[in-house]
Amino acid sequence: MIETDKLKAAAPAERLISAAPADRQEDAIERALRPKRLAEYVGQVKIREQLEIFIQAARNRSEALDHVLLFGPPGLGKTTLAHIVAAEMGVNMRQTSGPVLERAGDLAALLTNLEPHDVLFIDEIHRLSPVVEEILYPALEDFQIDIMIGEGPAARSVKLDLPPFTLVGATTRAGMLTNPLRDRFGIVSRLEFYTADELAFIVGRSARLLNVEIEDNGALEIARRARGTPRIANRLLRRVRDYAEVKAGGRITAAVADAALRMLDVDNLGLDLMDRKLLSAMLEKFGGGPVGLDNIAAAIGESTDTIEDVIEPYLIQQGYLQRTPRGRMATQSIWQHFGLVPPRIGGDLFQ
Ligand SMILES: Nc1ncnc2c1ncn2[C@@H]1O[C@H](COP(=O)(O)OP(=O)(O)OP(=O)(O)O)[C@@H](O)[C@H]1O
Ligand SMILES: [Mg+2]
Repeated sequence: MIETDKLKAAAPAERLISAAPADRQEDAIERALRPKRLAEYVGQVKIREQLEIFIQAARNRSEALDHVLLFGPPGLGKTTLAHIVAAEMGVNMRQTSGPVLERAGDLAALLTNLEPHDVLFIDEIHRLSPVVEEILYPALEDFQIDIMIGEGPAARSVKLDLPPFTLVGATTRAGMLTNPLRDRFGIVSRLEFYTADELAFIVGRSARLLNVEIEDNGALEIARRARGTPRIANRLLRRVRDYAEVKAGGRITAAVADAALRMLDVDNLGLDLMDRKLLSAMLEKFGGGPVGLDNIAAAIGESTDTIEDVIEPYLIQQGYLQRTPRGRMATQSIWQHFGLVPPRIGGDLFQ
């Protein structure tokens, strides 16, 4: 059974296993842990192979790399990959994001300052304003922009040539990109959740960089509970390190990792209090579903957005939760995880 007072305390902002970056301090640590070259980038084998070939080919021809769109859930390594593309091409990277580029002039200033073959990285590219997007089309296709010079009746439009450059766009929501924008990317890559082995490797590497003593089994224990996400794996590593330093002489074994993560309320499936709150409500209040999103939201006091964007994706990806036309349903494995027996609806035939 779940302790409800603890559940109430789990606000989204302080969620240990949120895939979103926590704060500026974490940002600095992340930068330090970020792999710099393609060879250091763990996992995402398909994307790595493709990029290796395309980058090599572009370099051989002394051309800019084709525009790259990276999409996938937070914390899987999109920003990291954008930096790596620039490093492998041997060019500079300029970084901005969709919501920051408010006016057409903001983008024009960036574009006209690029050197040949440079990488322009636009994060959250699904949040570009329509006017800015309009400027981007000819820039991507013909390396040209139209800008207005002067004001009033004297104003005229001037075409400017741009150096050939590479746009790397990143988004967690490829579905929100307009078709004309999506069509202008020659390379479109979808990042996948990482396997436990890949994450264990990442944890091992980060531990070395942070000077933390860790056993292979300790790294695997953290990896298993990191929801397929390097950002979460690195964050759990730092918290487990604190625990190991205070309670276990600084060395992370499987047992130390397990004890630390238990203390942090991250269970052996990598589920935290928020996940368990949602799942236990589904099992105990709605008999495992199907139940509508609004009903779940009301039952656990979270917004439907939070459930859809933050809590649900991993639960669905792992097969703990299903989206059906009649609503959300808990799967067999989650009944077992909670040590509960699913009700028999309509006899054995329907089990
Ligand atoms: N393939 C990888 N190998 C090793 N470490 C990785 C890898 N991918 C990501 N990381 C680590 O995870 C952290 C988060 O990655 P990154 O910032 O690139 O994610 P993101 O996809 O851009 O997330 P967001 O959607 O929130 O912007 C990085 O600091 C890096 O240390
Ligand atoms: Mg990013």
